[in-house]
Amino acid sequence: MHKLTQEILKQTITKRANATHKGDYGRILIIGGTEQYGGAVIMNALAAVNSGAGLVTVATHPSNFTALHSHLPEAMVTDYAKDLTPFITSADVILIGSGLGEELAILTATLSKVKTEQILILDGSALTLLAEHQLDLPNARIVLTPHEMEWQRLSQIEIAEQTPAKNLAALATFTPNPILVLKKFQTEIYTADQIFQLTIGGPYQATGGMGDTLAGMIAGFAGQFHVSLEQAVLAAVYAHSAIADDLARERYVVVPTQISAEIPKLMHRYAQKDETKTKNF
Ligand SMILES: NC(=O)C1=CN([C@@H]2O[C@H](COP(=O)(O)OP(=O)(O)OC[C@H]3O[C@@H](n4cnc5c(N)ncnc54)[C@H](OP(=O)(O)O)[C@@H]3O)[C@@H](O)[C@H]2O)[C@@H](O)CC1
Ligand SMILES: Nc1ncnc2c1ncn2[C@@H]1O[C@H](COP(=O)(O)OP(=O)(O)O)[C@@H](O)[C@H]1O
Ligand SMILES: [Mg+2]
Repeated sequence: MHKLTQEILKQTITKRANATHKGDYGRILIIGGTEQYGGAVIMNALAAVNSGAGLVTVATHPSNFTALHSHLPEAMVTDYAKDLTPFITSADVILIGSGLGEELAILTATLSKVKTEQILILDGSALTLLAEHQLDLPNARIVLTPHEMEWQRLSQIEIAEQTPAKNLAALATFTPNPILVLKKFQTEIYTADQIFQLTIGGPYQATGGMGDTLAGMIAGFAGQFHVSLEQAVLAAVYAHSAIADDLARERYVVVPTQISAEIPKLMHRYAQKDETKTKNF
């Protein structure tokens, strides 16, 4: 098991080239947020935009539009009950499931339209629906972000039995082979043949919306950095908890929206390393 260090941030977060525009930093489509769970997509979108995503569209229940826009006018919105084909077609990264509740038809319609080269992140209720209805994964570049109970539902491995060997074996039964982010204290990230472990982060992160924020960060990093999907995922997972640890030095709890507010500062710090190599400060 490889332990993640801040090296992953140094390798991944680079200074932006001047002659670039929003289209170069990822078109992200976020699908989720029932009337009850609108906060989940607001937190997805806050994290994606603050991670540097170029364009973010949120497909959600219309009752969430005003709240979303009051937090984040940068995001575009559409009704998730309408035909999402044009939005799906133009997205680089699709994040579906945070606060999606029981909206099975929206999930199956999305799964049927995703293309091979697209990145598909499945979170929250999408994972529970996948397990309940034994849905097949589409041919795409897939990231699964379950907490331990969501992984139990998907893998049928009881939480107490979720050992690295069993998790890897269960992951091998999925086609195409996804990246698994198994969220818990010391989150583990599984690729087809390697396991990475987060050794930072802590219980000050145990607040609803913390995973929704992570999913938005993964979307933002994956849509923007020209590195492997695996590297982008590892960097987002590390950055999420690095910010939490930093904030926790002065806080009992770290709430998800505070993490999003700090993402640009952390990324700035790591991007500066490129400058210091060439300048004599
Ligand atoms: N503001 C919003 O809109 C928010 C919306 N949200 C959205 O709500 C939807 C439902 O998601 P969910 O995670 O809340 O519920 P569910 O999938 O039933 O899992 C809970 C069950 O699993 C168990 N459990 C065991 N281990 C665990 C672990 N390590 N981490 C967590 N749970 C663990 C746990 O055990 P217990 O707490 O009973 O001990 C309980 O029995 C989903 O779409 C999500 O995106 C949330 O993001 C919150 C903010
Ligand atoms: N005790 C803990 N130590 C470290 N990280 C934690 C702890 N509790 C929760 N987290 C982190 O918080 C997030 C919780 O994800 P999730 O349960 O999906 O939240 P939500 O669905 O409410 O947004 C994960 O990234 C998890 O690793
Ligand atoms: Mg969650």
